[in-house]
Amino acid sequence: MASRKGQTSSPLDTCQPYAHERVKLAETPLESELDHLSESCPSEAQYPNCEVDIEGEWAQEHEIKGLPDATVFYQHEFIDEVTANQWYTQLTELETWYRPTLSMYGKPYVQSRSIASYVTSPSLTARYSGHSVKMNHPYPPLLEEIQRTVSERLGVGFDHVMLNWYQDGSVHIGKHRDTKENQVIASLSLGAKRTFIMHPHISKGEKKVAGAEVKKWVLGNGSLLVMQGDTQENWKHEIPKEPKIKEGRISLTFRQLVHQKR
Ligand SMILES: O=C(O)CCC(=O)C(=O)O
Ligand SMILES: [Fe+2]
Repeated sequence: MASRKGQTSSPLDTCQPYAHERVKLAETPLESELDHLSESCPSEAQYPNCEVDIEGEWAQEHEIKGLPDATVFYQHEFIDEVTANQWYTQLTELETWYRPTLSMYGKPYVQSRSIASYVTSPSLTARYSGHSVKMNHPYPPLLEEIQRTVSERLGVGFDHVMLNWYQDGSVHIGKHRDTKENQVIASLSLGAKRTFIMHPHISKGEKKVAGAEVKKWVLGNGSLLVMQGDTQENWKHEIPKEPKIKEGRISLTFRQLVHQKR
């Protein structure tokens, strides 16, 4: 493996699909998210920098403290507000936005969030909540530029970007974990400020990790959030409803589908 610095091996390191976890219906009715699934082991030689953890100056400066067994970074002003607003407007014009029909306890329902998804190689796929994500290839020039900007600053590569469009504060994403195969998930926020909440994830039969408390903060316009390492194993995250917010927000979640056959 290219790099899993300082981490001990866990069953998840064997490239098996991540445990498919259903969020209790009572927690987040209807809009609960299931984990994304990826399918098999990586061809690392082809995308060597996909599995490199973020470290170095940027990481040291922006690490969020107080999240035991997680590695999370946040920069409030990753890009300036003028650029963020321009990118927001341009991205709303993509023709690839759609609202997936998911399957929740065997029943179809239409997700409130629109998404658009791009991959660097046409063979890459992703699924969540019983839905095969519509992948687009190649990236349009603006997305290529944004991904390059994020990659260069962090020093890691990405092969997939999933965009989420929250048209207003009624649109949200329920408590969920993403697959650990996404070694690094970098999420750029454009538009309205929204609250981000992290919740300790306690597996059946396990005790709460000492010091692991719910943590929330506001994701600014032009901010970058990065989750890596064991974060997905030990924490859930959500963007709750905030009905007073009338403006839209787009998040670009840069990901690594490295555990797929190519
Ligand atoms: O919009 C965000 O910042 C979070 C999105 C998210 O958690 C996801 O796409 O898995
Ligand atoms: Fe997520």
